[in-house]
Amino acid sequence: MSNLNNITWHEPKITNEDRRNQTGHGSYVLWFTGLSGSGKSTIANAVSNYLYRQGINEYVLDGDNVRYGLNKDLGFSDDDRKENIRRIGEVAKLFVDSGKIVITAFISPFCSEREQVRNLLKEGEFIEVFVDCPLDECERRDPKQLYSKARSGEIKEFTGIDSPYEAPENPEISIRSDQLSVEQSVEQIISYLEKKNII
Ligand SMILES: Nc1ncnc2c1ncn2[C@@H]1O[C@H](COP(=O)(O)OS(=O)(=O)O)[C@@H](OP(=O)(O)O)[C@H]1O
Ligand SMILES: Nc1ncnc2c1ncn2[C@@H]1O[C@H](COP(=O)(O)OP(=O)(O)O)[C@@H](O)[C@H]1O
Repeated sequence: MSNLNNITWHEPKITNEDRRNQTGHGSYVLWFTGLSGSGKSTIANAVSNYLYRQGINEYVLDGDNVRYGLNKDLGFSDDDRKENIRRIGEVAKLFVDSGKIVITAFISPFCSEREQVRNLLKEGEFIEVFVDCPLDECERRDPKQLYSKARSGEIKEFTGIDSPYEAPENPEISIRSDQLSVEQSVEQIISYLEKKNII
């Protein structure tokens, strides 16, 4: 139960503008969403590499990794996934306040929770990247052998099999990862960021 009665918000002395002057770039969230196996982690890490080599202050928050620590108390029910995304949204906001470009790679299956994160941030700070890959291709890739476990019933509530995925209706960037190479996907994202003067 939240109780904000005795909590005081401290306005930081160092502003976003100060941080922008120091790093030479603004801070944003590149929010990847898509089915398991669609390529979120692969493309997010390739974008991270590219930005890092350009001297940009970036950091990747990845689904599996965050579930090892911060969110290890959460499973894959709808409610747990919603709480997962709520916490990650708050963490992403802290990273944005710290001046970074934060790249997140979570299935984030529900439109409402992704919109909630968008609304936590200032206009333009949330860049939704839909890694659009048909289920049968994700299942063919099956990099962690999770689809085969889901089909055999060993894993329950698996996204795309017996748990829903709501595709974004209006993402800033949409990547057909079954049609583009990883390099082409990175190019598409970087050219968006350049066009918007983000980098
Ligand atoms: N039931 C079920 N459904 C979906 N995914 C599962 C499940 N069980 C384990 N995994 C593994 O957990 C990764 C997804 O975690 P996320 O935090 O991104 O999921 S969510 O946003 O809360 O829906 C996901 O990682 P990615 O494959 O990288 O998407 C899986 O490796
Ligand atoms: N064009 C592509 N873009 C991204 N991943 C691809 C592509 N073609 C094949 N793959 C493979 O698909 C798998 C995607 O896995 P991963 O990046 O972990 O996806 P997710 O994080 O969405 O679960 C990797 O094994 C990757 O090498």
